[in-house]
Amino acid sequence: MAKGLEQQELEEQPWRVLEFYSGIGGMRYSLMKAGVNAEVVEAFDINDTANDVYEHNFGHRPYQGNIQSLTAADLDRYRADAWLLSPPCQPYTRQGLQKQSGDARAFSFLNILELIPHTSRPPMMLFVENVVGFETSDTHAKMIEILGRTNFVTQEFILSPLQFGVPYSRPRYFCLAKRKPSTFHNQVFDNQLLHSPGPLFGDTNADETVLCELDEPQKSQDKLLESCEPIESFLEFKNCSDQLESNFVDITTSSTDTDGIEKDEGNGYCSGIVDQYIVPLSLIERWGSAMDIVYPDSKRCCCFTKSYYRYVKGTGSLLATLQPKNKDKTSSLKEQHLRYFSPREVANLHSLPEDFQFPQQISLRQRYALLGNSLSIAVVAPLLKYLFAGSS
Ligand SMILES: C[S@@+](CC[C@H](N)C(=O)[O-])C[C@H]1O[C@@H](n2cnc3c(N)ncnc32)[C@H](O)[C@@H]1O
Repeated sequence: MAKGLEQQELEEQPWRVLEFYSGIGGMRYSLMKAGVNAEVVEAFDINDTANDVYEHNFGHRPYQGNIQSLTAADLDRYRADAWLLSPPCQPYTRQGLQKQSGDARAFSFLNILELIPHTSRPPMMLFVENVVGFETSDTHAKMIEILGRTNFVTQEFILSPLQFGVPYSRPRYFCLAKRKPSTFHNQVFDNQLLHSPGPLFGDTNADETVLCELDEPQKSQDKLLESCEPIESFLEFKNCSDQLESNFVDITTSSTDTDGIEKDEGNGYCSGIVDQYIVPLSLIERWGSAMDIVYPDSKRCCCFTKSYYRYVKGTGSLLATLQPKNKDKTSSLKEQHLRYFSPREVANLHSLPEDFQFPQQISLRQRYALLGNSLSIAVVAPLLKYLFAGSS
C-alpha cells in the first residue's frame, strides 16, 4: 500500500526538462500547449536579446553562455528527464554554406550529444528540431550514431503547420528519441522518417503514413490547403484596406537606410501604426516579380525567416491589403497596397499564445529575427505530447 502511494507520488512529479537553444521559448510554449506535466528546470541561450524576451514572458532568465562549454557534471546536476534542442540551422540551410558538422555552429550540438554517455543520469527523452536538409547531413548521421550507441530508439518526422490547419508553410525536421526500455506508443514507426502527423493521433498504418506525401503530392497538397483557416484569421490589422483606399498617395521619394535597404519616406498610404509595415514602392518596382504575395483569403503563406523585413526575396510572404479581381496580374502590384506581416501576425502564424509579448526595447528588426528563428507551436506541441505519452 505504502509502495503504491509512493509510486503514485512519483508519477505526479513533473518531468524535469532542459531547453537548449531556448530563443524566445518556442519549446516551452509547446510543452505548455501539449499539456505535458513538465517543469523547465533550465533554459540555455547565448543571445542577450532572446533571453530578454524569454525572461519577460516566463520570469526566468536562461543560462546565458555557450552550450559548448557545458560538462557532463553540469548536466547531471539538473537531474533532467528530457532534453529539448533546437540548434542553429545555418549549417544545413541552402542560404548557408552547408558546411554541416564542419561549421562551428554545429559544434555545440554534437558536443552536447557526445556528453550523454558521460552523464551518470542520461535523459530518458530527447527532442531535436531543425531545417529540412538536416536529415541528410553528416551531423544527422553522427546524431543517429550517438543515439544508437546510448540506447535510444528514434522516430523522425518532417512536418509543416499546413498539416495542422495553419495556413503557413514551414516544413521542419524533428527527431524524437526515447531511451530503452522506454518505448513509443506506435513502435511500428521506430527508426523511420515520417511525413504525416497520423502516428501522433494513433494512426498505425505504416505504408500510408510514410508514403502519403509522395503519393499524388498535388492532390494531397490541395486537400491540406482546403482544411486550413484563411490568413485573415491571423491578422491584427484587418481593416487597413479601407483606410488605405482613402489615404493612398503615390509619393515615391526614397532613401537608403543604414542596412542598405531602400525605404520610401512617408508614402502616406495608411497613417498610424501600420505605416511601418507598408512595402515601399521602390522595393515593389525592383523586386515585385520575386515577391510571394498572399491575400486575406489565402490558405497558405511562406516561411518567415530571421531576415524578414530586412530583405524581401525569399524571407516570407507579403500581404496584399487591396484584393484585385485578377490576382495574377503583376502590373497591379502597386495598387494592391502590399504590407509586411506585423510581428504579432508572424507570432500568430507560429501559434504563439496571445499573452506572448516582446519587451518594449526590442526593435522591429530584432522581433522579426527572433520570430524567424523560432518554431511552430501547432506542430511541436503534438510531437511533444506523443513523445512524453506513456513514458514512465
Ligand atoms: C534556431 S534558434 C532556436 C530558437 C528557439 N527554439 C525559439 O523558439 O525561439 C537557435 C538559438 O540558439 C542560440 N545558440 C546558437 N548557438 C549557441 C551556443 N553555442 N550556445 C548557446 N546558445 C546558442 C541562438 O542564440 C538562438 O537563439
